[in-house]
Amino acid sequence: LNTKKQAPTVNSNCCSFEDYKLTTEWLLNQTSHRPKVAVICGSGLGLLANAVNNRQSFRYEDIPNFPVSTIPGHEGCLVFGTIKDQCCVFMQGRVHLYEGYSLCKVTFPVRIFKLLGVETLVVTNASGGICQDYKVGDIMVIKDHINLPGFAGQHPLCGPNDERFGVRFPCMSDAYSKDLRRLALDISSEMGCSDFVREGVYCMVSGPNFETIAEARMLQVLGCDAVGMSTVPEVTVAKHCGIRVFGLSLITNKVSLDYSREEMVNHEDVLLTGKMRAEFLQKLVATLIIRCNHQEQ
Ligand SMILES: O=P(O)(O)O[C@@H]1C[C@H](O)[C@@H](CO)O1
Ligand SMILES: Nc1nc2[nH]cnc2c(=O)[nH]1
Repeated sequence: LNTKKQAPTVNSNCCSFEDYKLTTEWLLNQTSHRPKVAVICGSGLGLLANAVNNRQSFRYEDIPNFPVSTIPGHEGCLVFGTIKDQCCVFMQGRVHLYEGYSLCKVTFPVRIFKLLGVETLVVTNASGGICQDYKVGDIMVIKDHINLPGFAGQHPLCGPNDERFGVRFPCMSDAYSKDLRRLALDISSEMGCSDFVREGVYCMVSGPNFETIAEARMLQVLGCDAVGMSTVPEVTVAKHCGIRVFGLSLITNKVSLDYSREEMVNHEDVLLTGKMRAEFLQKLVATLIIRCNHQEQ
């Protein structure tokens, strides 16, 4: 009798180790850059990649197996380059669950970064402010997150676990590097910008609709400071495979918690706020990359 337990087929990962290897080898053959830091640029934040020199750029659709962005504000280019002497790679745009991608595809680039030798991942996003103190244009250093889709089984690590990447039951209590959070707050203070840089909890919802008022109130009760539609799957997969993580949320709108409020959120305004803070964010991320020490985990 065969007593070996069968791996379930539902929810299993859609990308094989060979897929990750093929994409990594393709990139290693196309570029001599060997990045230690990767940055994922959120909605309207692709300008962050303008900080790099010795730039080499690939469109997502030209990279084998790479998921292609389908929404405005996500250019869909993978940009390699250097900032001072740090070699880095920027994703100008990401893909989301609500675009119809599996979470395996959403997080595919993170495992490519791992195989390329990346040690630190910087994630950025546009989000709505739930915390009543937050203003449009504030920047939230992500201290922790709530994986709401994960609670309902929409989790990038569901399915057979590939031990080559990480353990079956990864610890998430220290998902966001304390050292990098402190460094970011120090840099912001040196830049004289502490008044609009905060620390808080990011919550992922699947989207694509923005929250109802009742949903927003529920998120507030749960302890969320900002809400968005991304980031958490990427962070989870990065932490699983031992990549150090730092995250920034740009507060692009205040989430309505009150039925008498008249303002309506839309994606165009989200992108406009990104432009407004682009210069500061670019400087913050570039300085963090220059000053982060890759030996710490
Ligand atoms: O990729 P991010 O999380 O920055 O994108 C946010 C969430 C939605 O995709 C979009 C809504 O405007 O911006
Ligand atoms: N879910 C969600 N995502 C966002 N991205 C930018 N603003 C928002 C928001 O208010 N809610």
